[in-house]
Amino acid sequence: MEEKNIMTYETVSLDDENSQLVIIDQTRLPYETKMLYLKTQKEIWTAIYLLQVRGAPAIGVAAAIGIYLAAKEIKADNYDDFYKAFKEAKDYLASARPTAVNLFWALDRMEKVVLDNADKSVEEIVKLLHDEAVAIKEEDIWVCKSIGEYGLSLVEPGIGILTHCNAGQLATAKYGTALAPIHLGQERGYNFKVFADETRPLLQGARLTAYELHSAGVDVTLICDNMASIVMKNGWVQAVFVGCDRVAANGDAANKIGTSGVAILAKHYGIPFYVCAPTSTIDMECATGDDIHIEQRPAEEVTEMWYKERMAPKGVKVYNPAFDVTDHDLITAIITEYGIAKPPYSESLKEIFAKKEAAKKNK
Ligand SMILES: CSC[C@H]1O[C@H](OP(=O)(O)O)[C@H](O)[C@@H]1O
Repeated sequence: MEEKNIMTYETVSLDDENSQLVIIDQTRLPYETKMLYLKTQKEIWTAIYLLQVRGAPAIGVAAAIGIYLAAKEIKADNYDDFYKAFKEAKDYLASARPTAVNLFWALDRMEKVVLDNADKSVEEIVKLLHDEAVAIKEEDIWVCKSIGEYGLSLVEPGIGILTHCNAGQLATAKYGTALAPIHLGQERGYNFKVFADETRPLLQGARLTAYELHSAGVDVTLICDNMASIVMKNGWVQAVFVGCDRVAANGDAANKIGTSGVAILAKHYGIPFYVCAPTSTIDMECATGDDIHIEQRPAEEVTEMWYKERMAPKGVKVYNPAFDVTDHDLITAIITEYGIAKPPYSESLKEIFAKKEAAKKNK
């Protein structure tokens, strides 16, 4: 199948006319650009679990649209029956994946719409849920662009940047988080030289980041995960940008498996390591990285996927954590849409949320 300019596609959207969630099937990229039209809760749950839609912000947007579509189908003529059915649908979607906090952040935000409008009719509440799901998506575009601007303020044109996994447009509503500075920089002639870790076992770096950046005309070089050290040692990397799935109140950050190793390498080579984190991905209820639930995924993702034949002996034990936690003391700065947090994160993240509250009040 011919590759297209994936940057021209919407990662996740609501088709109002047909009451369906529309996503790119990211398990088929880069060889096939297949759109999925999802109506049922099972289809949406499965799309999140299988990473057909993936990336913390994109999962949040998909869940917000998904729970709206569920609410639209609830047959209830009173609030209590409606809320009971809503809660069941919310708990079901919340069970799809445990680590990315945006899934829960978005579902909680949608539930707040229901709780805050108990005096309204079911029909009015469903309309408010529609508007909230659309707002969550639109806000994500602004959040990513803002992270891109703050990220650009930290780097010079022409530098080498390494990134891990995919925290790009395919992980968000647009621009991405870790790739937002790169996409914005491309629009402004920054000419970054990007090294994309392939990111085993699901190859989000090879299949998605390299594809996104190549489509956008960015100078991108694909490397195996075990090559990050040599490109840093060669002096080809001046900054690392990664995304995140859950940041704890002390700045410990959960991200795709392998990220903590990249952070240790960056520290060793004296390279700044930046985590790009929407405030929707910062969990101030989570004290440290030790409190973050790390998703374990099927062994077959390690032993079978991408190979013509199984690449390991039948029955061998496999450990397949989808994420790891980078200790806060390995992180140079956490870039949010309300500014750049520097250590000590236990204080600076509070300041970021204070800025967010102030901005809301001034709206
Ligand atoms: C902008 S969040 C992207 C974040 O999510 C990815 O995980 P997955 O592909 O399993 O959804 C990865 O950790 C990225 O950094």
